[in-house]
Amino acid sequence: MADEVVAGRWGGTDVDFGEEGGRLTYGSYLRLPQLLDQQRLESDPPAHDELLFITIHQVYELWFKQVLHELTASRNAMLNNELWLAQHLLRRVHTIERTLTQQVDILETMTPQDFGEFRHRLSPASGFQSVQFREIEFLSAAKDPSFVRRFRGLTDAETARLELRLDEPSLWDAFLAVLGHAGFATDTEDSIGDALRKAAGDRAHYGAVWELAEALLQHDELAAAWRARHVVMVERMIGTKPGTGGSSGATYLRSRLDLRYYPLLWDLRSSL
Ligand code: HEM
Ligand SMILES: N[C@@H](CC(=O)c1ccccc1NC=O)C(=O)O
Repeated sequence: MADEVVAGRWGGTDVDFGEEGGRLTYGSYLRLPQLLDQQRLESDPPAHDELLFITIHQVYELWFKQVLHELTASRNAMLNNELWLAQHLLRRVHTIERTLTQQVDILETMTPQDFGEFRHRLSPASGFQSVQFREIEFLSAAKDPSFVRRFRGLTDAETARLELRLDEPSLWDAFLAVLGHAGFATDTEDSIGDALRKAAGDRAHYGAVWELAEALLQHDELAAAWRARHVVMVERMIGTKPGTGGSSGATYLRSRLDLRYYPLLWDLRSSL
């Protein structure tokens, strides 16, 4: 009898499973009517590739939201000295970050000529105005308040989000708390350097601290890889033209390639 019920519910081809009670559905749970109604082209007549351009950016912003969710939780885990959880969440972020860099491949199937069909409609908008991108930088440790001032067209809620990210502890602040908890002094750059060398040199003792430092460095390296990939894509698409956001374009983006979230973790390499 039980077998018949199972066969009837899942085995047949004409069953209406998934519709019991007509409450939650795939589309209503994921809010697909709303989500799939958010791709509005600026070009008129519609440029074929603009849908791809919008889709890519929307997907980026969804992943940025997830990255912020994970980085915030990882930071909090470090503040609670939960080292396993902190590195576990950072590893998820790494996987997302690799995906974000790979996505450039999809956008590069667009030719500069086809981008040119709608690019002039985008000005003065640009990725420079991505609030979540800047939140990720601030939370990671690269806090630069001048970006908040240079943003044009921020809503009050967006300004408040950025101010909060500037005020709250970064991942680096939280990592220093972990070092402090492990018994190290962290009041000067020299003492932090000593702590890192000690942890690196005694992994039997400080394995969890070392793993966490490596996970932070990986996050830093993957962010740098995205910046490098983005600027080469930009050179392929627009050469040396200025950006729609009003910057010098690739020259500005190249000036950001040396940014590192955790310079002391990179300095450490020279003394290992
Ligand atoms: C055709 C593809 C793209 C081109 C030609 C392009 C071009 C540019 C340029 C020229 C800038 C400098 C700001 C300006 O003056 O406009 C910039 C900044 C930026 N773009 Fe893109 N971009 C492209 C795709 C993307 C994608 C897919 C993302 C993903 C979200 C993105 C995110 C950003 C971010 C976050 C910045 C600010 C970087 C910083 O300040 O360090 N861009 N982009
Ligand atoms: N800044 C780009 C245009 C661009 O890519 C863009 C335009 C509006 C919203 C997001 C964008 N993506 C990255 O900058 C350009 O100068 O061609």
